Amino acid sequence: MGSKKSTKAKGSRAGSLSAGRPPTAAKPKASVSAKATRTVINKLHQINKQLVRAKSAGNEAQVKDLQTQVDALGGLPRYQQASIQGQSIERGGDSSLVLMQWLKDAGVVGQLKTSHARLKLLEVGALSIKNACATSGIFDVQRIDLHSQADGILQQDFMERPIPQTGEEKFHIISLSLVLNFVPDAEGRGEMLRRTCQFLERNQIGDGSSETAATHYPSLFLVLPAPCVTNSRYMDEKRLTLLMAHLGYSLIQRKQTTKLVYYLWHWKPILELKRQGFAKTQVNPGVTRNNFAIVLKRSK
Ligand SMILES: C[S@@+](CC[C@H](N)C(=O)[O-])C[C@H]1O[C@@H](n2cnc3c(N)ncnc32)[C@H](O)[C@@H]1O
Repeated sequence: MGSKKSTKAKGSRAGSLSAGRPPTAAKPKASVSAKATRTVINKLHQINKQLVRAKSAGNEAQVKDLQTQVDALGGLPRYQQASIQGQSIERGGDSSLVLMQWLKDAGVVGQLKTSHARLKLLEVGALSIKNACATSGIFDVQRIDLHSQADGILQQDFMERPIPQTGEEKFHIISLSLVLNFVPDAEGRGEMLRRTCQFLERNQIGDGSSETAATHYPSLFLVLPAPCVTNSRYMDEKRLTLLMAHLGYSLIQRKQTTKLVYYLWHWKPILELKRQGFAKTQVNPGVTRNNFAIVLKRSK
């Protein structure tokens, strides 16, 4: 893997998918544990991708070997610990603060507080029950994760979660914060995005008369490492916006920091939702770029 101490390496890290949380205003030096955290996250991401390839090639010996490497690094629990550290204030904090700020600025928080109404929020990939959304008082939150770290987080794979049959079981906002990039393959990411649409509640709450509310939900709060859209061979923001439009999503809020990019996508049901395909196409050639991609499989 080689040393990454030179200034050059520093620059390339900013464009790598291992880049984690945004810096604080004061830009403190990254602590040793911050570096260790990045290393673990990066390694587990790499091994996970190799695992997907080995599994689809049916290479059982390699799968076993890679699984041993994952276990040696502490597996998913270690990854989650690293991610929790990544949420510490020194490292830029809780991403749901950004969502809360957008909802406040748009007047949604004020409206909800006045009407004593609550939005239903599904937080996929929840590591904590105490983030800004949880303490805001405007949400009924359901939290799920592949490996629950706390009471109040249901251990569940979003891809296996039963599709809601009634509006009651749906959500006004779904949060996928640093989850999509965790999915190791491009088709799996596409499936995850497509699946979110089946969980969104189309009906407004309260009297439904608010214009602001109508544009801010149902929606998807998506957070990605910035290099997924700034330095990928297969994905840039234009392409992501096009892909999201295939699913009925339009961009209403966006924020980028050195390391992360935050989006709020408003959803409207569209026809042919299931039939649209979206291929992996090179948009940004270059040897220093990463391979982050999202593919929508054409389905029957
Ligand atoms: C990097 S952590 C992000 C945690 C937190 N949302 C944040 O913004 O810091 C990614 C989490 O997503 C979870 N995750 C990934 N795929 C998932 C799935 N299909 N269903 C539920 N959780 C998933 C992982 O278990 C992991 O805890």
